[in-house]
Amino acid sequence: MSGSASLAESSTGSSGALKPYLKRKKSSLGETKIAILGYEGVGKSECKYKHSAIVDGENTAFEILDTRSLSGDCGAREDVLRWADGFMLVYSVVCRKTFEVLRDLHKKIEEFRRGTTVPIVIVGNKSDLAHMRQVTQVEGLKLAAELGCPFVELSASEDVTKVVEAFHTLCRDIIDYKRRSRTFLDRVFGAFGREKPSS
Ligand SMILES: Nc1nc2c(ncn2[C@@H]2O[C@H](COP(=O)(O)OP(=O)(O)OP(=O)(O)O)[C@@H](O)[C@H]2O)c(=O)[nH]1
Repeated sequence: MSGSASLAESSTGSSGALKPYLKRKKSSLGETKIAILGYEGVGKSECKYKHSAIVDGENTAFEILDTRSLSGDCGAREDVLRWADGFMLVYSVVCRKTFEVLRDLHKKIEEFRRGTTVPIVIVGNKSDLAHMRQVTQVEGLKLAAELGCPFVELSASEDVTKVVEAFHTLCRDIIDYKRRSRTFLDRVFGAFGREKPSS
């Protein structure tokens, strides 16, 4: 995936040890790092979306990592969980298993990032395959409500607008979260800067 220097391919050094393929880079308010997670074949690579956009008055550069699910890990490897500002959890409405793994996936993210709020959106993909549907829209809505996440059902191959909408929803939550964290830090550290020296 192209993008900023914070992403680099996995490589093996002279020692033979595997180097991490993501380098940590603190993102600014106007930069949003999103990882797409989900079981094999749910259509994550169809959800790739990369550009700059004004989201709620904020010029935002998206950096999107389309993970590859390996051995059922849904792409949720430690470096990915550490790197992202927010997550898009994708399942396929025509495969119940891909839906059922989401609760554990959500738990894994929460446990890894404990102590911090992690913006997450849940996406039910392949809604165009109505005749093969195994997961109803109501089930998707219920799970999202239970986990406290926004929910979108869409067809990545037929409705790009909805894919954009899903990214913007997540991006909005990430920006809100960053603003709140910044306000808190400003209050803590700003107070020291404003203190007058005692005479
Ligand atoms: N009908 C339909 N097919 C889709 C849709 N989105 C993706 N697909 C198809 O689903 C298949 C799997 O999509 P991928 O994007 O490769 O899935 P993935 O989640 O990246 O899979 P891994 O890389 O193995 O983790 C491909 O054949 C896509 O064309 C959709 O909205 N509707």
